Amino acid sequence: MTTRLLLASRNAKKLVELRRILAATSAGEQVELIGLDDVAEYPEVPESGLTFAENALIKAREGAQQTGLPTVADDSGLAVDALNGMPGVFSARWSGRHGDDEANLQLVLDQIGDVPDEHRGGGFVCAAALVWPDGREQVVEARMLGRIIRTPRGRNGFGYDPIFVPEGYQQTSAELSADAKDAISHRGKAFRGLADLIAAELH
Ligand SMILES: O=P(O)(O)OP(=O)(O)OP(=O)(O)OC[C@H]1O[C@@H](n2cnc3c(O)ncnc32)[C@H](O)[C@@H]1O
Ligand SMILES: [Mg+2]
Repeated sequence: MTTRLLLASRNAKKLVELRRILAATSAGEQVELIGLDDVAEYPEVPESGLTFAENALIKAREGAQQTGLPTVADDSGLAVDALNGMPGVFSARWSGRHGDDEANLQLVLDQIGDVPDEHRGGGFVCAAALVWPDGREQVVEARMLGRIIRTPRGRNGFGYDPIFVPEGYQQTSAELSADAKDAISHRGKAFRGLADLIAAELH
């Protein structure tokens, strides 16, 4: 018997990655992954937290409370060393327009345009939160380290992928295949960790 698990994200491209990542884990056979389009609409909650974990919990708690389903949520973003960890939790709306990936990544390039190659490090962070209907909560956080290049490359993935080269790679995370990105990404690592907790609970 499978358990319905709500993926509480309104980012369609992130949802594609979350479904793919969780389906490939041991929990994949135990849960039926559903998205916000599969439940009665509820208002988006303001991500008022100052950390990825806080925001992921805000989103997962809301989903569990609104639907009574076990709910996972992802809060993630790009932390640039030369910007003291920003855009961070403001990644989705860095340019002032939520979800405008092109404007967001261009603003980061403009902001660090004069930063030399050796100081263009950074990393993606993902906090994966799981809230059970009885209120129990778990959060797993993971990172993908790398550097910010000067000219966007690649069409895969989403967000800041075109300007991010993972450590040990030449390609940007937008030039990697979906499976190659999942294998090393902050989201892949965080949700594989959470999937172990889900599988233990539902075994
Ligand atoms: O909150 P939800 O509804 O999940 O959707 P969102 O797009 O608002 O998601 P976040 O608040 O977690 O913000 C994530 C932003 O960080 C960036 N980001 C996160 N993961 C990324 C990835 O794997 N590749 C590129 N950019 C990423 C991208 O700009 C996202 O818009
Ligand atoms: Mg968001």
